[in-house]
Amino acid sequence: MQADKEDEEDVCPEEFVTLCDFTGSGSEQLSFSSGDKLLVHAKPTSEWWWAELRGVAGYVPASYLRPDGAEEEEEEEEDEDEEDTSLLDPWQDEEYFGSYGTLKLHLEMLSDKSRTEAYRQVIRSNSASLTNKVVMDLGCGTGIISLFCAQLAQPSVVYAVEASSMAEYTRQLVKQNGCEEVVTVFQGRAEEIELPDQVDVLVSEWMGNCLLFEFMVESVLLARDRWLRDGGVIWPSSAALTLVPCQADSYYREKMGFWERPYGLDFTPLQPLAHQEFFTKPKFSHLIEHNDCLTAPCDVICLNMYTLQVKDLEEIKGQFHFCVEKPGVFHGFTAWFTVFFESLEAGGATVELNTGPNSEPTHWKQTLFMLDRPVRVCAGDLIGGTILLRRNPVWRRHMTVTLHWNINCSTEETDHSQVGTKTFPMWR
Ligand SMILES: N=C(N)NCC[C@H]1O[C@@H](n2cnc3c(N)ncnc32)[C@H](O)[C@@H]1O
Repeated sequence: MQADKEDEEDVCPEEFVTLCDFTGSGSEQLSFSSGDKLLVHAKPTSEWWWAELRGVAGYVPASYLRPDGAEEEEEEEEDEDEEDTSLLDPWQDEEYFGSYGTLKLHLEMLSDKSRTEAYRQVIRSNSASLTNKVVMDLGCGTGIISLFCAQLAQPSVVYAVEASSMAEYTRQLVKQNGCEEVVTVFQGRAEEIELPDQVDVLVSEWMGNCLLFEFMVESVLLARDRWLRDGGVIWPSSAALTLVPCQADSYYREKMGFWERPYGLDFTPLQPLAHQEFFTKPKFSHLIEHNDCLTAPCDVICLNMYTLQVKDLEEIKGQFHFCVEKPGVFHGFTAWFTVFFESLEAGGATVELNTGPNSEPTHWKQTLFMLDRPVRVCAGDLIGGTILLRRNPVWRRHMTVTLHWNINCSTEETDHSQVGTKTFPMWR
């Protein structure tokens, strides 16, 4: 790792203090501990800066740093102007609930038939058992799940909890659809509102990209512990994160191959920048084709929503062992999730919502993690390794995904095994 990089646009070195630990991946990223003082030499992008620590240099995530000496200023400012604290809110609630106060995200979720019909199927197939039950719909948004409960079953009451300003409209929708006798809307964070009673059923649509992004799941666990009576039911009851090694040839050509000969010119000096800009972070809303899968997929993480604890969310690790089924190019890994809704009725069928490539597409689609370099693989090659979801200690809705993999080639032509590791910020 060089002490500085000539080709970065240099700035007058500035001293920054790190807010938390960071473990860099690959030779380009610089690891540090919370409280370290770094010297920032260049800021090539808003997310990744070129910095030096004790004579060693590398890329660091800008969101993990604050200017040295800014702490005193922040304390002074905080006293003067409360509004600024929203910038320091580790949950970014103002931005997060602000985004759910507009229709865009609700339209996207409601337009997702696979998602919304799955929840309707859960209510419909358990309607008899929901009779006279107390239901909590956590993060109800426009209230669609609560309205399904009132329309398709006879619960005694549904507490529809929504923290964003959408709650005002949710009340109107409940009245407009004649459900005000059954559904009561509570505006506020589920962790903070007071409900009149314990609940028999806690239902929520909390899943984010790669299952956990946004970490709304923490709110569900806190509500479970506070409001779900013993023996109550939580929907989804369990969740699985699935991974598969894949080809991503069109994406690779679009973002990296493009620079080979655009208009007959050699633009390859831009490829390191393209790599940094397009392959450093995961690609959300990726649509993997069935033929892109190099192996059978594998469930790498399984969550039991009855036993999962908030502290477990800090670090979740999974293992995988894949056997390549056909020759191809290993560009990266694709991830998706499935959630399961156990039946309230003994022996009743479990409803599942699968966001993978072999199910009806959903608004989440899949998440693509591109390797630094594509690897040609043959049938019979083994790809084993681990995935680690590490929650951001500062920005509580964010995490990093670290993949370690080992390729054992089945044929003699290529060198025996290749080992790789890469950490992806999502998004901090
Ligand atoms: N990824 C998702 N499924 N997001 C759905 C999030 C919906 O739940 C709402 N929401 C998220 N967290 C909470 C919470 N702790 N309390 C109440 N509503 C919440 C949010 O405003 C939006 O309407």
